[in-house]
Amino acid sequence: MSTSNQAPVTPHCFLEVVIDTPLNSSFDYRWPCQPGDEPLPGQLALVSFARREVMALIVAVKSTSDVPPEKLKDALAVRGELAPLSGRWLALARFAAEYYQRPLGEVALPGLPKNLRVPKTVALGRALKKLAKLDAGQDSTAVGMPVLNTAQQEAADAIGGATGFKPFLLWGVTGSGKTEVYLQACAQVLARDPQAQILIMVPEINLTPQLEGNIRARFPGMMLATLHSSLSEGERMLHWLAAHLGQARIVLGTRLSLLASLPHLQLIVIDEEHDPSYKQQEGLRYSARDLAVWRAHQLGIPIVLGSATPSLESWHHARSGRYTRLDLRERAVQDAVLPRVRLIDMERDRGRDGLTAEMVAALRLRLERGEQSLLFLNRRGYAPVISCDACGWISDCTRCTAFMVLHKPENRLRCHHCSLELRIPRSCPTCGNVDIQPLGRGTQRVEEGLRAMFPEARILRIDADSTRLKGSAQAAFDSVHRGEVDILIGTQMVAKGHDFKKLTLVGILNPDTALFSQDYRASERLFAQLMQVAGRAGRAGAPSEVLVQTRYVQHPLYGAVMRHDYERFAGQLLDERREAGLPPYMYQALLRAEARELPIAIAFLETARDCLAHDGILINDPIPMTMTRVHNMDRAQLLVESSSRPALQAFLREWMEALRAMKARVKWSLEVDPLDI
Ligand SMILES: Nc1ncnc2c1ncn2[C@@H]1O[C@H](COP(=O)(O)OP(=O)(O)OP(=O)(O)O)[C@@H](O)[C@H]1O
Ligand SMILES: [Zn+2]
Repeated sequence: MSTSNQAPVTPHCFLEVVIDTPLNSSFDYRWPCQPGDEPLPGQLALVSFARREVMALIVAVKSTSDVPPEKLKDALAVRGELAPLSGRWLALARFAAEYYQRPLGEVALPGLPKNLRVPKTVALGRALKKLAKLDAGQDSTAVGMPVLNTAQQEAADAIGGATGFKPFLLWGVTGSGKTEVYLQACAQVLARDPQAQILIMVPEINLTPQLEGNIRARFPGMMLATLHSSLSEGERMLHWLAAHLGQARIVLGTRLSLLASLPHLQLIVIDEEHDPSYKQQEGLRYSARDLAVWRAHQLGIPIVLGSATPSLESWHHARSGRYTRLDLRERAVQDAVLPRVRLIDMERDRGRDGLTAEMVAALRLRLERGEQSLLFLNRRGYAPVISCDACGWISDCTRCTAFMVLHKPENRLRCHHCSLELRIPRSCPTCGNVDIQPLGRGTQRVEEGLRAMFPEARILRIDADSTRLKGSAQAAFDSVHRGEVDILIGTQMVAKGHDFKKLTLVGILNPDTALFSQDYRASERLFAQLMQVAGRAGRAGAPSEVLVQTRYVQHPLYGAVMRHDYERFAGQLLDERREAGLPPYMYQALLRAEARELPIAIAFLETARDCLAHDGILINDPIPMTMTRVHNMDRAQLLVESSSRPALQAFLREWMEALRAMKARVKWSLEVDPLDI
């Protein structure tokens, strides 16, 4: 590190850097160095910015700068000990920034471990030392490669043998052994190239341990790095570096692993590719799946998107031939078949504590047989709302267009949107009536009913509330796998990906609300969710059953679930989308604005709507968001559409510049390819 800042006599170069700031530009700094000794693009530099020391990413090294010399500052340090991020990584970050209309610095820097972005180098030094000591090549033989069935083998060979950019859609029914296909394809790629790296993504952190175990057993001695949000900063640094240095051959992670630096990346696997969790819902609202496809294209490597219920986007690409479809139509375990799905008509059998007589009987049968049951209810808390019979008072959140949810263990009312917490009132706040009642039911209330009904059963609830503590979700899933649970009740956390071997009954409670949502994606999502949760039953071969409690037994969506008929249902949805001019036949972006008063947000959106000429782009009128008020802010949105992606992109670029220049008082943000409208 040099400290000279009387520049003229010392030789120097200019570093063009980006910083994690909303300012949409790069910044020049001077760096004293001998010719031939300049830093490289892709290296990190510590600079002073807005009177703070911040880490910056060097995007170019220049011999001149347009910035007047008196305004130029010296960079404070360059992280020379860290190999630069590759030009291809920079290009990926740049593409993401441009596509999602965000400054490059806001995309690239948060993609790096926090410990790399601090002024001190202690953590980096320690991690580098630790990795240098790790011996990458302890040779051992892989254990327990099961013999693949024909469909699995064909799929694994197609993926493992592919060269160049080749996107596959691995469409395999639940329990068809997609994991095994990934692993054996990986084995082929790793065996072929002693440097090859593979990125495997899962939608949820809870799915990493099971897969991690499988990978370690299959590839002993090979370094595996995991990247997800529950790693400590020290671990994250170590794992990130292992990938960056090429030591980790397999990187397993959630959506944030998309931006891992992988110099020898040869294959990308996206498991449960339909899952909405691949889309980040705040800040840079990117789709890790879509960016992964871009990354594979850029590198000229194969990518596998796997699912029993592919997203309509991917299904559309498979139908048009852009993606190669690989089908697994049968379950992998001998004699395992898809569960029988039956609807229970809630109009006839109202039930007690939210459970129909038929459901209770089915649970009792499983208990007697010593088999596991799973109850799925996508609503956490005890009751979604409490109300007063006498005057009609109801537990509204004072800050949001939402109800305060009753959480019984803590005796609290909680808003799931702004986190407001209140004690449960003893009597009605408006009329004083002491008889205020919970309305509807969440997982806690169902759990309570179950405990009363089956005092002898071992009952476990898994949802965001029961798994708040670090490691508790893992412990809960482990106990299910060990057979220590008779009845599992949970939200979407339990619905996906898990390979529960002893489960023979899945009960689905109250899925109807999603049937009538305004969101055109709701039926796609509900169908996938039901197929996925149904798919947890009967994976190890025992006959199994799925019971759906509904008031709409005639609804075609349930018919499709009963027939396990993804293909026809997806075809129908795609036809509807084409006719209605919706994605994937249309490209969309959503401009959101929030303000203390709704008219201010709407007025901003109206100005935005009218501020540019927009041939070939449809700009709709601003409307309040369905949940208008959150945390005392009113929110509105403006949908922009085009049948041409490039046209939409070109418009958005110009539009963002115009909007930034407006310096509006409202808080606004743009989402490209929005999932929730
Ligand atoms: N060739 C095989 N022979 C025997 N068992 C197999 C074979 N392949 C996979 N299995 C087993 O089948 C079960 C289901 O496999 P896996 O979990 O990979 O299914 P999946 O396709 O990922 O399902 P989902 O979409 O529901 O996640 C696992 O217990 C796995 O060990
Ligand atoms: Zn609230």
